[in-house]
Amino acid sequence: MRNKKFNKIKMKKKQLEIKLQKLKGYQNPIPGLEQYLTPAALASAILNYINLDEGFKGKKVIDLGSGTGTLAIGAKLLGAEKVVGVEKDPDAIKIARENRNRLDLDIDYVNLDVREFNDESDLVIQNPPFGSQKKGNDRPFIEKSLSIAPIVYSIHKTESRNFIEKFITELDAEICVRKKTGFPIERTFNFHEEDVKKVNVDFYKFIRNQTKNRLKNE
Ligand SMILES: C[S@@+](CC[C@H](N)C(=O)[O-])C[C@H]1O[C@@H](n2cnc3c(N)ncnc32)[C@H](O)[C@@H]1O
Repeated sequence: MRNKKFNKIKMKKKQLEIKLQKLKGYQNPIPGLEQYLTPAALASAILNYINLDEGFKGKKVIDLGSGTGTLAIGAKLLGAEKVVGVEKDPDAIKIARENRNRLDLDIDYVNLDVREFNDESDLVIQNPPFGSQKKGNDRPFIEKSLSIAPIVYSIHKTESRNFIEKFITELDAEICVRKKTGFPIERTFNFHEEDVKKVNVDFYKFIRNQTKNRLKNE
């Protein structure tokens, strides 16, 4: 029985990965915005984790820094009720909308800096810039996500751990899940020296302290 359930989850994960793999990526990625795709296998693993954890069904989900749309599309395919992607680069927005239209999904992609976006949601999912090009590029994402949602799933470079721990405490939130994983970055920019470089990253679940206390008292 347990094996059957496990095989079903594995199959769903693989099917999602195949769909995400077919999406169109950046045409002219901008180094300053750290435009690299979340690889389909990793995106599918993360999205399936979230689906088994908080679940997407009936939720309003925001993808901050949605790029060409991968995480937002995955959330919608897994049953989120409303999905909004927020992205600063108009070219990436155009590709995300093409990807969405090809799959006939109802997702809003809005062309804004995350700092200017203010809609509340149930969940934020994000793969923000790691701050490799400009230190602190990930800060507005963390700040914004926790101001618009009680629960945030986010990916950050493992070497930023100290900063993340300190910053999350300052924002009156808590890290309730941290999983170390590898993030394969394909050669995207001319300063990349390898075809694929594996970067150590942490996948996090952040929760606002107010939310945690409310859940405790329920
Ligand atoms: C690492 S990529 C991730 C893209 C996509 N979410 C994915 O998982 O494939 C980060 C994205 O954030 C966008 N971005 C960077 N800074 C931003 C900002 N201040 N406001 C909105 N989008 C931003 C970049 O243009 C890029 O598309």
